[in-house]
Amino acid sequence: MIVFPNCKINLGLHIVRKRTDGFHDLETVFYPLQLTDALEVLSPGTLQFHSSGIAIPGAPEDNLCLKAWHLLKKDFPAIPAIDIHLHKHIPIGAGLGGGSADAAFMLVHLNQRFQLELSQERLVAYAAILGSDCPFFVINQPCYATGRGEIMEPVTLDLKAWTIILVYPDIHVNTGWAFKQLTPKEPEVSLKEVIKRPVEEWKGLMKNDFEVPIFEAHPELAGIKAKMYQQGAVYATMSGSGSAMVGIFPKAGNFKTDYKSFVI
Ligand SMILES: C[C@@](CO)(OP(=O)(O)O)[C@H](O)COP(=O)(O)OP(=O)(O)OC[C@H]1O[C@@H](n2ccc(N)nc2=O)[C@H](O)[C@@H]1O
Ligand SMILES: Nc1ncnc2c1ncn2[C@@H]1O[C@H](COP(=O)(O)OP(=O)(O)O)[C@@H](O)[C@H]1O
Repeated sequence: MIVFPNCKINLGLHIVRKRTDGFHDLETVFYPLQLTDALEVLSPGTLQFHSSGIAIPGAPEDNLCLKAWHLLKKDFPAIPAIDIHLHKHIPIGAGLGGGSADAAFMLVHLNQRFQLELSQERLVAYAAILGSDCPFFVINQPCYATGRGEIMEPVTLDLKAWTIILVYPDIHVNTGWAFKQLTPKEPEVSLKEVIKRPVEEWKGLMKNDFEVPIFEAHPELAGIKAKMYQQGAVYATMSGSGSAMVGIFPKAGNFKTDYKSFVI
């Protein structure tokens, strides 16, 4: 059985407060995009993990796909060993949540395949153990999110009338470092309201707090954003803690860049 974990972008991102557990409360709107990995699961197998495509940093045993299996195996000992093959296509450490998507798709797949009968709420709770971005991929529809990202309310938002262009300049931003650069602040206007406005109005209303420190460290990202606007984007932003840049263009739009890019 093969599933296709997709990526996400953040439309607006406010870092609201530092918590006592070392994490930060944030508010964001997660939006799923069809740029995917391919995840094949064979069972019964011999618990192994292989990957192809983009090289994944770290040891295979630390891969989030295996961590998801171990997490459920602890509570459901009858789950058999599986062979996992991941074809990695979503850029890594890009603010696109690819690793989190792989982990969440694995949880959802194991739940269905081995009839664990976990509710969506319990899957979200398991996903939150694996990473802050992970719960979103259990829901996988446009969501206004708070807390660490695990408190989600679906929002009505459809960007199919637009062309979305992702640009990945191959700059790896460490998420922990990015959070440390910010002074948390309550937003003046909640994203929950701003996201209801027409896309053409987002430019003046919606921001990603990470852009200030990360653009300072990597000015070429500010350059990509400016170029997106010059070439007709109605809205341009960095996704999450970067470094993928997102441009929302009219349907016939185009963006010329020397960096790796994806048109969705
Ligand atoms: C910034 C966001 C926005 O969607 O996405 P990415 O840019 O990484 O995709 C997420 O909050 C990232 O989620 P994720 O990438 O899963 O982060 P985690 O592995 O949970 O945490 C990595 C590190 O970031 C910091 N961290 C993360 C999330 C959070 N709400 N507060 C934090 O302070 C912590 O220092 C933590 O050790
Ligand atoms: N299946 C996986 N795919 C990508 N990265 C993974 C995976 N499993 C573990 N990781 C680790 O997660 C980190 C990147 O996570 P990813 O979700 O791609 O980035 P981001 O948090 O920026 O969206 C890397 O340090 C990588 O080693």
